[in-house]
Amino acid sequence: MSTPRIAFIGGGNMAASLIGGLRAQGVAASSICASDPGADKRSELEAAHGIDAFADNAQAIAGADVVVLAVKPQVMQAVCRDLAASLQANQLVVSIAAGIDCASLQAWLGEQTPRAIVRCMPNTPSLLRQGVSGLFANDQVTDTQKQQAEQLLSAVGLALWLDKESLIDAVTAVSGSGPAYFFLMIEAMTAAGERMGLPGDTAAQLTMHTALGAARMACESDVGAAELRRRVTSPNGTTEAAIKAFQAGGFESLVEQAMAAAARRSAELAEQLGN
Ligand SMILES: NC(=O)C1=CN([C@@H]2O[C@H](COP(=O)(O)OP(=O)(O)OC[C@H]3O[C@@H](n4cnc5c(N)ncnc54)[C@H](O)[C@@H]3O)[C@@H](O)[C@H]2O)C=CC1
Ligand SMILES: O=C(O)[C@@H]1CCC=N1
Repeated sequence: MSTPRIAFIGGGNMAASLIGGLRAQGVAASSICASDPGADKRSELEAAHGIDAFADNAQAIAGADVVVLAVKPQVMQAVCRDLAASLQANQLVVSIAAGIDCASLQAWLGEQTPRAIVRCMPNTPSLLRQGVSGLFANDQVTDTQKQQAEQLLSAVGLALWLDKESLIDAVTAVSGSGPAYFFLMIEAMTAAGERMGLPGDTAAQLTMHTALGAARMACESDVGAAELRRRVTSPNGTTEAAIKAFQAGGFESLVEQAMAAAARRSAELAEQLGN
């Protein structure tokens, strides 16, 4: 498949992560462009990735095969209504916005033209090509366009198709917001290590490399995380003491509550901001 031309509407954190991943993968700068109202954002994108960045969204999408909507959910309606007149029927729309469903995007992009829409939820480790995304395609998306969307997201990590759009809320709770949960854990473990007398930098390195090593073991091992944990946990040893303290504090139920709050917020955004 030839490289599609990709236009990003909104050149913030997520767009920069995706663009960085695509460029690192060898996608030519000439196949990518972006638009953003911020002059600083445009200069950063041009300097970091060598792509053209426009102030005008309609200018960015001219000639694109794939239009990636990478603005905040709160401005999505206005952005789509502005784009509707210039968007061509054969252009694939890929939205990465949390909590905006395909039906709303379709309505805002003009009910008279059925739009091929892929809704997806990536995450920020895309910057390092270590991202993971859940993708849902509406029934207008062709097989070629599905491949284009998968190519876009798999340039920055793992891309997993979902067969129901409603599952995007769960993906948002697990992997979209998920990096922040692990960063919070890194912050807390580093601070606790420091309070135990370790130099800050040492505590941070020990924590981060432990997180990295544990994640790689979990990804690469053919036994599950529970068994890997069991293997670290000597009877009556130090790990058991720590795990007991986590569980006494309601760790599992806290994680479940936090993720339910994220999924609820994703669904709420769809209700508040949707069509
Ligand atoms: N940050 C994250 O971890 C993730 C974010 N998302 C979704 O990605 C989307 C973008 O999020 P971020 O990149 O974090 O936000 P951001 O605020 O960094 O980027 C949004 C960009 O859109 C630009 N913008 C505002 N109005 C515009 C307009 N009318 N036309 C074109 N550009 C406009 C802003 O100047 C800004 O640069 C959101 O919808 C969010 O829900 C999805 C997955 C993960
Ligand atoms: O916090 C948010 O709303 C976005 C969506 C997933 C990660 N960041």
